[in-house]
Amino acid sequence: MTAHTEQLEFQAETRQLLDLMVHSIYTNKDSFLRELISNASDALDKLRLESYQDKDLDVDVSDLHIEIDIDKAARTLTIRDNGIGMSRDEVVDLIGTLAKSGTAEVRRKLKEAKDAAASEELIGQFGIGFYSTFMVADKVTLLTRRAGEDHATRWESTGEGTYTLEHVNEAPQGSSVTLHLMPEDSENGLHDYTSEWKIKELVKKYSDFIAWPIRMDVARTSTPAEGEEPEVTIETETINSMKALWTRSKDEVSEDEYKEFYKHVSHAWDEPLEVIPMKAEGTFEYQALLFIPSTAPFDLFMRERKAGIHLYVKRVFIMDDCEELVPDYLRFVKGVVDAQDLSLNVSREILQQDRQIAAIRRRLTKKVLSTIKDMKANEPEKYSTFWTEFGRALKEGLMADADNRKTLLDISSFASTNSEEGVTTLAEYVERMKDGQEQIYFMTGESRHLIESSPHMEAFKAKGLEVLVLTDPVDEMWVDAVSDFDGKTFQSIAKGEVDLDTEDEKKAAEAEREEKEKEFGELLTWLTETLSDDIKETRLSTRLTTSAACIVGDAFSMSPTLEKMYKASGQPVPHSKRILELNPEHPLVSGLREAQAANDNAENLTETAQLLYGMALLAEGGELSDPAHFTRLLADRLARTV
Ligand SMILES: Nc1ncnc2c1ncn2[C@@H]1O[C@H](COP(=O)(O)OP(=O)(O)OP(=O)(O)O)[C@@H](O)[C@H]1O
Repeated sequence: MTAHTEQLEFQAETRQLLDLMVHSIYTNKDSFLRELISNASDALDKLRLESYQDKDLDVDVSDLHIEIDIDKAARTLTIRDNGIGMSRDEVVDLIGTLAKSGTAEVRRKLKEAKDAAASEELIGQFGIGFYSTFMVADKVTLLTRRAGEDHATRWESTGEGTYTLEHVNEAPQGSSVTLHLMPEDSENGLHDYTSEWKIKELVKKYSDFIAWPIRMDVARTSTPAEGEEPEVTIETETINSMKALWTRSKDEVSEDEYKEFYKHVSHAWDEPLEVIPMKAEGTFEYQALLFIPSTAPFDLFMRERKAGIHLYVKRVFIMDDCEELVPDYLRFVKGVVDAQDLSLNVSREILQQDRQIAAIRRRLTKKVLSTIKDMKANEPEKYSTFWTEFGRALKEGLMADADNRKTLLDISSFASTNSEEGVTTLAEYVERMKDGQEQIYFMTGESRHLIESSPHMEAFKAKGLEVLVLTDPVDEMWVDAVSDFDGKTFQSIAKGEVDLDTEDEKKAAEAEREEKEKEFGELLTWLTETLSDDIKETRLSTRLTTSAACIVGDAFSMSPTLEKMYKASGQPVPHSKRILELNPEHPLVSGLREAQAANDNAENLTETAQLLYGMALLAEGGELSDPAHFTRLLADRLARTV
């Protein structure tokens, strides 16, 4: 029968992962069964869907099911499905290489995962699907035939460096995975998986909700009549209840059932932070069961990451990763939506324009946001976990979802100068605002340290005014899109003129200021001319107390971080000229004024101007356009002082 066998090598990272798996002390070795049943269930879903969509596909879908076979003598366990199956190429792509192993994050973790604890974390964080079989088996055989194809493929591996592929002429359609079990070792969580009782227990625990029958032959012993031997008969039993969890009300479902279902739909190994069951009746009838995970997936901010909601129509699986059901900024939400009135043939194109889908999306969005709001009010610690994991994604909604902006602002938190650690809500910020303060002050930048030590902060510190410290890339964007919170506008402390004085202070300072402006007028004009390539204006500052100078933008100019982000993404950035502000009390500034008035050494003066500008740029975390030139000027000066 066998045409030919070939041996292939696992890719390097996969090999490393397998090695970890084989030697893993991962305590929950039982989870291999959940993974295999989950894969089988997905394969059955896919076959049913494909048979709807492709009428030419000649397959029997009348008895789709999963079978578990135990062979005690051979110590093997087989999980079989008559689902979609895999072609030879699919086996190589899907089983021979582990998709996630190619990502930088996994590579980094693998490098660090020297010890057992680290491998445990890796498994828990990324999940390892099919490969989890190597925690309990020293050899795994997969025999699979794709629906519509004649030939089958046998894949086999001991989890070391290589695997074999064999072309097989005849095999039932679908997949069967046979595990050659390691010896039992209960102390290390390796149970006897040839025990019917154990398998039944695990299926109940992990996979009860699977919508397809999971069948197993079980031995039944009759109670013997007087003087007779008990009779053992074998019966095929369906060992799961097949109840779709989302059709049941919350009080009928245990927390553990929700947890296991979450792991099934999300393909994740963490626990859900929040479970959100929903039911809508009326014009558009649907049920939904959504989950907020407790840890962010490694690809949350990668372009190719997937949405997390599966769409069902009348309990029939239609598609996974249905992007139309929640806005992009809620892409971390996992779960299922089961709509009653859609066609089973619905395509992605139709979904995009469907009124019903749009209505469901609005409702789901509101429900998720209100759940977060309740979490914030009633379970602060849980909210804090949520915010740490998903806050960055949620803030994208501040730009993208104007309808829910108010709620999003309410449930967002920000770092602020009010405290070194911890975060503040906007409501708390407003509560603490000083008398006469009308705006919410913020500064964006790459790190807390850079922001706090930037010259722009000086006057705010001196006056004890609280400033939001915004360091996420997304902060650069939403601050331009959102005008106010509760009527208080957002004001960047690095943009525009700051006016922190009270009316009385202003009056008192006005005369002095006028005089200063007269005194420094000539210097300001000269600096604007000298530095005209980089700045559009020079003025005296009201925000500096210790630094000599700083650079500020006008209301519409880009912050230095945003400029860097654009540059990094390869986009052309228009060079926007900003304003140089001087601190008239600083000896460097007053000295420069005198020297400029005397005009004794023109070249020297120009260099000082350039140094002053460069220093202001560095202090705010900006980048010098010509660092070598700056360093040469500085070295020159220093040489004269040593
Ligand atoms: N029984 C099966 N029938 C058909 N295809 C399967 C079967 N088992 C696995 N596959 C294919 O192999 C792929 C890889 O499976 P694997 O369990 O390693 O990862 P996964 O389920 O995609 O993701 P995760 O690692 O998050 O569980 C699946 O996505 C599926 O396409």
